[in-house]
Amino acid sequence: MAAQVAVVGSCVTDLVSLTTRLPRAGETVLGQKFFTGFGGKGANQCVQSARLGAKTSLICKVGNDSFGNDYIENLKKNGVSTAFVGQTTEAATGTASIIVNSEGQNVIVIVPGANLLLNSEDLKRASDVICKAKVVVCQLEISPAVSLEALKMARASGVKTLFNPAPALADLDPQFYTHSDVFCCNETEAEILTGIPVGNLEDAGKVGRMLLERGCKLVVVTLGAEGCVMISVEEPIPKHVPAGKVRAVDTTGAGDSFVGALAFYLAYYPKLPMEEMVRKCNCIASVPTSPSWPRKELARRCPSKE
Ligand SMILES: Nc1ncnc2c1ncn2[C@@H]1O[C@H](COP(=O)(O)OP(=O)(O)OP(=O)(O)O)[C@@H](O)[C@H]1O
Repeated sequence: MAAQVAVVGSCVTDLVSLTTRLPRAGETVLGQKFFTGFGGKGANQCVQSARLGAKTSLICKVGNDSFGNDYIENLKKNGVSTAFVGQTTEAATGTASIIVNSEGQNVIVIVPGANLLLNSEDLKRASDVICKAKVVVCQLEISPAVSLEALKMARASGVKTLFNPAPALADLDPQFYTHSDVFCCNETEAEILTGIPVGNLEDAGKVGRMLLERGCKLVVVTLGAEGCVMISVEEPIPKHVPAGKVRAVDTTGAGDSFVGALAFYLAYYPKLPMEEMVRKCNCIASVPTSPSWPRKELARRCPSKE
């Protein structure tokens, strides 16, 4: 059976060191713990969809290196089709080198590497998967032009598009709005895109309306512990869908979890009212999603959002 959810996006290997304090320029400090994790918005969203039971395919590029090989194994273990995971010798697998101190502050260096080499040719090779899926999901951790091309390919075949403008670009190509059936962003992304700081539900409604005016069919603005606000062409009055009360241990990846879950519901339960879908996504996103990260250790270090 063909993939119902096709994700065109990034794979990033997290390299995390836990230290007492962050080193100054030129200084070497001794860390207490090191671990690696599988990250990248594209892969995270795809794996979340697969864990909910979706037949998924990830269209991405990794390096021809040990991180790339491990990443492909990890995707397979999670039931994601890797038929269109390319490996290149021209760049290393994307990495995020992260140092976290005992107060939970961090410094991060991201090197996108192979992610930025995913190109039009790769999309053409995967066109069957993109054009036969029920939903295509894109973000901005690969070249934006490639994301936009994937959205256009999907649209041209009548495939529903779910776009997550992360990390946000202030000068986002306006065609992203007109090619997004569902446009899902968080508060920071919404502010960068519209210039309006999102401090409450009313602001979220305001940015949602603005994004609709730019051509999206449906906008979801996620608001952390507050859940999200949705607004659509059909229902232009902003609707707040609250999240259930949970004790926040670590919200890393909550946004990706939300988008991956939304892709699953859009593909498998298209008749479900949008409000119901989003309520379910709130619930799924409130559960931590990156099992490769030692949560207890991080929870001790990272101040929660609550
Ligand atoms: N503390 C929380 N309690 C309950 N639900 C939460 C909490 N934090 C996040 N969520 C759920 O996750 C969704 C996405 O969270 P958020 O808006 O923080 O995204 P994000 O900033 O992109 O996340 P991150 O960058 O941490 O991955 C929310 O809409 C909500 O459903």
